[in-house]
Amino acid sequence: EDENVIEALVQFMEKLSAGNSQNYQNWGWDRNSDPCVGNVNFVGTWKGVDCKKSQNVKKIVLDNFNLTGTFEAAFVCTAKFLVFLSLKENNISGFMPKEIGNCGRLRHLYVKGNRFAGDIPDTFPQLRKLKSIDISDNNFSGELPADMSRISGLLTFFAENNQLSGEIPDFDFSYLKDFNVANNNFSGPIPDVKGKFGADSFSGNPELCGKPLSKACPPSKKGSKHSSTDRFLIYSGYIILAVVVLLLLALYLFKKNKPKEETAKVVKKGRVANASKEHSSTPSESKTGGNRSEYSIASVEAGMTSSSLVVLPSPVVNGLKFEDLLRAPAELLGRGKHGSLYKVMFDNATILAVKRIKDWDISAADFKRRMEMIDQVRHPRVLPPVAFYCSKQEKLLVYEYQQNGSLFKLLHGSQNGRVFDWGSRLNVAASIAESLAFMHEQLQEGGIAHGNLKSTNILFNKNMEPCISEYGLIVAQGQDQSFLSQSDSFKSNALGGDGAYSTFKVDVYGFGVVLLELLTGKLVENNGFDLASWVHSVVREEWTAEVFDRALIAEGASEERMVNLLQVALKCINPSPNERPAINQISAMINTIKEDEERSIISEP
Ligand SMILES: Nc1ncnc2c1ncn2[C@@H]1O[C@H](COP(=O)(O)OP(=O)(O)OP(=O)(O)O)[C@@H](O)[C@H]1O
Repeated sequence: EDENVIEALVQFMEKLSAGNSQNYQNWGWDRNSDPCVGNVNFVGTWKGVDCKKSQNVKKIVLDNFNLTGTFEAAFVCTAKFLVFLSLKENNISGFMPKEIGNCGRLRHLYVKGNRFAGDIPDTFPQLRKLKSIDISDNNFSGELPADMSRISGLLTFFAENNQLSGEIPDFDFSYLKDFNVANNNFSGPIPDVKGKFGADSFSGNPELCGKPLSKACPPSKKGSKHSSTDRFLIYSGYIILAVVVLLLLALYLFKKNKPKEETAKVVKKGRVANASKEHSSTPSESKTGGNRSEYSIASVEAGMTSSSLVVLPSPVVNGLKFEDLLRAPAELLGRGKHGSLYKVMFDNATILAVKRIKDWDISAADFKRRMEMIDQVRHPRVLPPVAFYCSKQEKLLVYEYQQNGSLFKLLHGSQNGRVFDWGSRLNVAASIAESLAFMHEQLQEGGIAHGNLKSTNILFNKNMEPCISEYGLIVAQGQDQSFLSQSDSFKSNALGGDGAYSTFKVDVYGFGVVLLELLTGKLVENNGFDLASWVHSVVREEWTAEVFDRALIAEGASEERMVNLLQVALKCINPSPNERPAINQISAMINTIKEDEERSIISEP
């Protein structure tokens, strides 16, 4: 380390331990030594210090060190590469200095269980890289900085058991996994936490109101906040909305009274299509109207005919009838890029998931052939459709509903206390690779790949085994373009003719992104490009360990094997599809890592 940094760190420790030099010299914190040199595995020679590449202090953990002094951020932040600072469970008193804002690279800051008092300084939100903050169990008071939302990408925020007051500011709740401000003096309305956190995160603040607490906020207070210009804007908004609604209604009535040729064009609008059905020239169409509920699939789209429903041999649904399917109560679960998904209660006992695909330009015959081919290849970890429906405008696929949710939900949703440890993640990776390899092999000739592999399409069955869902739903072309427009080599390849080959490589890419999600615990956006490029940039900086999910590091997962899996992921997301290994090779690589893991568990004492 740099001499100045060493000096500053020793001063930081002097202040922390209130001058008790005996202690910290025993821990090796000495001006005449280097915290990083002369050690193996980058573990610092100073107790509690880890270094990056035996050069720069990267991590300081002084939990339960009996420290009774004060925290001088100006000193510790001299260590420019510091990413992790933990001073939990000591007796540190005084303020959180505003110089904490100088620790620009800090990702983890834990000061839980001390006697800190006073405000959280408003330099705090300058720490844009922070991922986790724990300031709980102290005596902090005053308001939180208003611009906490500047720390985008925050994963955890613990501030319970302090005296903090004022309104809870807006945070960037999109990535937050844990949030707790219980037992403080916060007041006013709780910001929109996107349904992610329960009442426990906010309890013990008598003046707080709004969801998720049961205490509603008084309406008048909010209203009085609007200035007269605000009110003017709001009311004019209402008026414009009313005019638009009236215009649409007029248009609807106008179209309704027009002859069939023109109404056919608006067949996508449920009830309009209904109206036009009476003029339908197709003799086989049966009437499905009548007692449809607003919440059934039928109310969303009409013009369906029962003759086009193909029920595949399956133990799940016996005697599934199209009319029943249409009339059953349905709940919209999601509207993805390629269509909507409904949860349908059928028969009071069977719950189905019905996918409506929009804009899929495939003929009914091709669709049928494709679905039957997929159905013939059965793998226990690939969900087969139980039925499908195809008309010119409409394609429906019916699956058994999986109560245990998706991989996406397990990684990013509320885990309900479930731990998703390294061993389980490795098992998921191995299992998905294996089932995908099976499907690729069986369907290679027909050129049917999955086409849209991602963590929302990996579902856990009732035995919590990961299964691939929605296999083969998406024709490759649209996917390739959206996916790889940023990669010229792919584009030329995809357009170069061998479409099927490319689609299989698109699955390998998708699988690589799933691996990255398993390793980093991070959300995927923009078809995986953001996550992939972030991982690339971190790996380039040789900060590989930084990419891994904090939970994995905390659990002590083997860094060596995580790095091995990361290397497999990087192979899968190679921008040039030809360089990506086939999925069966990937599967073999993951099995090797899994075997290593199993061996190490056995050899552990
Ligand atoms: N059979 C099923 N059982 C339970 N949940 C399901 C089932 N199929 C899908 N889901 C869940 O329902 C939600 C919506 O699914 P949908 O397939 O519409 O979304 P998507 O995969 O994000 O979008 P798209 O496939 O259109 O790109 C997802 O969270 C998905 O995990």
